[in-house]
Amino acid sequence: MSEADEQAPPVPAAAGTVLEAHGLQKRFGAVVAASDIHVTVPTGARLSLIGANGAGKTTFVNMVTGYLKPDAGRITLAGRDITALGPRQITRLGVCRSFQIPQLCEPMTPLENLLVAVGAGRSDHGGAAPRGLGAFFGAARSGAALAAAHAMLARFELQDYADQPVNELPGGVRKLIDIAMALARRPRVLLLDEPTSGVSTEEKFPLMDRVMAALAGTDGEEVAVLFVEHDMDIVTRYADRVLAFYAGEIIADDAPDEVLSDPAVQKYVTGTARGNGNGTPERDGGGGGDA
Ligand SMILES: Nc1ncnc2c1ncn2[C@@H]1O[C@H](COP(=O)(O)OP(=O)(O)OP(=O)(O)O)[C@@H](O)[C@H]1O
Repeated sequence: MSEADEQAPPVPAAAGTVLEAHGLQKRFGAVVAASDIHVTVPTGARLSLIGANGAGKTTFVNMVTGYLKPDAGRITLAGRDITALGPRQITRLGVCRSFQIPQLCEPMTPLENLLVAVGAGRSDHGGAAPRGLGAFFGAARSGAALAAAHAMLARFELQDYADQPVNELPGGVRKLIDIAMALARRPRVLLLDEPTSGVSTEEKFPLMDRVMAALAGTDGEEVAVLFVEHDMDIVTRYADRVLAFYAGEIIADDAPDEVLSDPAVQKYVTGTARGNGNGTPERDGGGGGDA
């Protein structure tokens, strides 16, 4: 696809909808990792993806971000079909992600990492595809790019770390820098893979508070956030909707209280069901407790 194609105006989406997944299917041999997944994400939504290990959360995230191609189904971003596009193209159209293990350039500082992200921003926001590192840093060191990188660090209250080597920083700070880099690319949809994993219990809420505060300051643009999370305290506090995955299916999609009190979710996802549980679906080898 050419640069011009990437910047083509999108087909109008359903009002208020930024991302839609229709009938996604994905198998790995005999394993069904996604079975007819349907998701509609409103602009500015705060969605949490929950599910035991192997339930299909990452497979869904990987299909939305272009790292995996679905066997069937369709994904649209702001009304535009992105199913066949690669990860880089999808990022440039506005779907960005952070990883469970932060993907930072170790020898560089947070400011330099942010400059890379600012330079690779959304195509309709002037993000420039770098052509060689020399050319890239020449462009990235422009006043505007530097200002944008500093502003993003400030939004996450990370100014004090701007010039320290990334590999000397605490885990929680590295997580925040990774998320700041994703947000610096001006996404419409931000996917966070277990943002609080590896972070101490005391640090989890302050970390999420900073992420949510940073999102609230996104220049009038409402970024939809989908975060994979195993900590139900984080889910109930920060999500306005929860998708519960089990064996490649979404077995509940509703407000947090509704989903977490659903017997099937308690049986297959959170492991909090009392007695035998009678939720559907019935599966061999089910059982959660590791959501
Ligand atoms: N590349 C792959 N090759 C083979 N099987 C895979 C691959 N990726 C995922 N799977 C399988 O697909 C199923 C869903 O995996 P997925 O990683 O999406 O689950 P998950 O909900 O993200 O789990 P976790 O919480 O452990 O990350 C699992 O059975 C997994 O082993």
